[in-house]
Amino acid sequence: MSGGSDVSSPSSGRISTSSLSDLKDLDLSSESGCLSIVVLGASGDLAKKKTFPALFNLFQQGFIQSGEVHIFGYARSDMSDDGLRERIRGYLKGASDEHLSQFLQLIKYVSGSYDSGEGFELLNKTISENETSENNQPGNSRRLFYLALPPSVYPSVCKMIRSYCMTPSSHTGWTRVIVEKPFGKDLDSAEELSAQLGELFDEEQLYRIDHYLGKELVQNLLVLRFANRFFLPLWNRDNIDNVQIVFREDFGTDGRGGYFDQYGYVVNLTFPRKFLC
Ligand SMILES: NC(=O)C1=CN([C@@H]2O[C@H](COP(=O)(O)OP(=O)(O)OC[C@H]3O[C@@H](n4cnc5c(N)ncnc54)[C@H](OP(=O)(O)O)[C@@H]3O)[C@@H](O)[C@H]2O)C=CC1
Ligand SMILES: O=C1O[C@H](COP(=O)(O)O)[C@@H](O)[C@H](O)[C@H]1O
Repeated sequence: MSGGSDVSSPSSGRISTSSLSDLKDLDLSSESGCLSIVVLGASGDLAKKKTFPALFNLFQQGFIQSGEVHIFGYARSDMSDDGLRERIRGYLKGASDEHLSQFLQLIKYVSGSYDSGEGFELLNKTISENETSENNQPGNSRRLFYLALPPSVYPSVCKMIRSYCMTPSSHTGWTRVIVEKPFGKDLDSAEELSAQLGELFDEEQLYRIDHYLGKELVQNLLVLRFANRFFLPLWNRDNIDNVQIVFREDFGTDGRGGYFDQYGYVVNLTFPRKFLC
């Protein structure tokens, strides 16, 4: 969804014409009314470096409109709305101060744990209050939960969402959950996690993201193999046990100890033989 050159001001409520033409084939019938985007793990590294900047890009392109979209950060850390806004401000580039402030004002913060009803009740109350605020069509709500969290807490967080934070059944709209990689640490744990989430949500409500699979280096593997006469006959499951791709970083854990303590620091994508053709 790349923006066109005629990106409009978000406050004008218009979307650039080239962005609209990218969307013309989509069924947008359920895409009206209030949209609440909830970033769980909002205090963390992924949230500040990738998630909020990505939302800001959408805002700059007119896809996130003041009055129709509300953004909520949720995590255990004790922080005010302004505390979260200041934490992410430095990562949002390429905008005037006024534009930046308009975006930051869309963001609210709710603090709570990942496995107790209290925090999620408060989150639901905060979302609901914004859904019924003056600009929104009553009875229509879309709720998107983005898990910028270690996978160890996905099951409990998803249970809490299911129990306390779903779009009310009396409303039209939807509830969706996005989970970031790693989706478990091997095939068994990935299957177990899938089963746990599958008990709570339909498959079409679940979105799994691994941004490493979109990296050029990984995408180029296909070209390297299939467009190369030497590799084509040799690179297959008979000759290769597994493919490992390692991304090295030249900076430290940077406050991500809680996550890395459980999952390790080396970013290593492994595709075992059973996945090779
Ligand atoms: N960093 C990045 O750029 C990217 C990260 N990812 C993935 O996103 C996920 C989160 O990564 P990242 O943001 O870097 O990690 P962080 O260590 O920054 O964790 C995110 C937040 O989760 C909470 N948290 C951390 N450890 C635990 C724990 N053991 N139990 C419960 N809550 C915890 C903390 O919030 P609080 O204490 O306030 O509740 C923390 O701010 C990981 O699965 C990672 O692989 C994916 C793409 C990019
Ligand atoms: O998933 C992760 O991604 C981030 C960001 O990587 P980038 O190369 O796309 O900027 C990385 O810092 C982190 O260690 C890893 O868990």
